[in-house]
Amino acid sequence: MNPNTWYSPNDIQTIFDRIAPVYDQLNSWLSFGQHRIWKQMTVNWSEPKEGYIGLDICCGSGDISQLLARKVGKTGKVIGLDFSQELLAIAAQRAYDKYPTLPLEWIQGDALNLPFEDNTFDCATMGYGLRNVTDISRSLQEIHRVLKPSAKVAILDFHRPSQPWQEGFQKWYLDNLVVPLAEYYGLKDEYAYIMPSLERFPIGTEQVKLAQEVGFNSVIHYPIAGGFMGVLVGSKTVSSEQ
Ligand SMILES: C/C(=C\Cc1cc(O)c2ccccc2c1O)CCC[C@H](C)CCC[C@H](C)CCCC(C)C
Ligand SMILES: C[S@@+](CC[C@H](N)C(=O)[O-])C[C@H]1O[C@@H](n2cnc3c(N)ncnc32)[C@H](O)[C@@H]1O
Repeated sequence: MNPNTWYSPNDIQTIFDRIAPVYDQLNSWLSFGQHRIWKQMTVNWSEPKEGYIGLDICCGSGDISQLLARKVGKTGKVIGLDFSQELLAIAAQRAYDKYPTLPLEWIQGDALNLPFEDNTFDCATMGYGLRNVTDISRSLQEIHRVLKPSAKVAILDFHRPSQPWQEGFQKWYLDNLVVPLAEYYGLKDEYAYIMPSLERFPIGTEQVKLAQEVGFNSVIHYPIAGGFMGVLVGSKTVSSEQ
């Protein structure tokens, strides 16, 4: 797959609708179950508390939404938003089967045009979404807009490690394990999309700058999982600080 290929929002939506049936299984196998730990770390960095209203953007099959909902408890509420109808249906069914009483709501929508009023949420998360949106700054701007002042966002995604041997290993792993396994399920092109999307994705320091530009403060990018993944954390500025 050519790293210079431009993917339209429709292409991205089609990729995720197509991989929906195997998405959870492949993530568990390919990360040796580690993705659950990375997702829990992300939720913790968004600092959810009992009674909070949380938003999980690009929620996919809803792993992070579930973890967030367990933190805000029955007095709170979590909205999982995604544009893939297939993944949202899986998210709703999985959450109902495992935690039927969790305060979760599922909304089909666009991360670049969030269907919420300004200053609505007490915390927000996004897992493996920022690399997939077609306009990163716009997406960060939308998250900033819907958060209440001083609320936190935590954004998990792949990260390109700084050591050349690690970067080589990451590419090898994606090309030689991830793509061939996906090919077995008829999803070669969909998974081959990860590497070029990662090559285009801003590194940690660039992500920090983009978040600051849209108004976030106390912005930090934490490399995790040996630098193969990263979590971008920021707070919405209280208006007197601007
Ligand atoms: C949950 C994970 C990835 C989600 C994901 C994100 C995308 O943007 C996709 C795009 C297209 C198809 C699928 C996805 C997608 O599944 C992360 C875990 C799965 C990874 C494939 C595993 C990658 C492992 C690391 C490169 C190296 C291993 C580190 C070690 C396990 C500590
Ligand atoms: C790799 S999945 C991540 C799912 C989930 N957060 C997780 O960590 O497993 C990326 C998700 O982003 C969604 N997505 C990508 N661009 C989007 C957009 N502009 N608006 C809404 N959802 C989007 C896809 O449909 C997909 O479910």
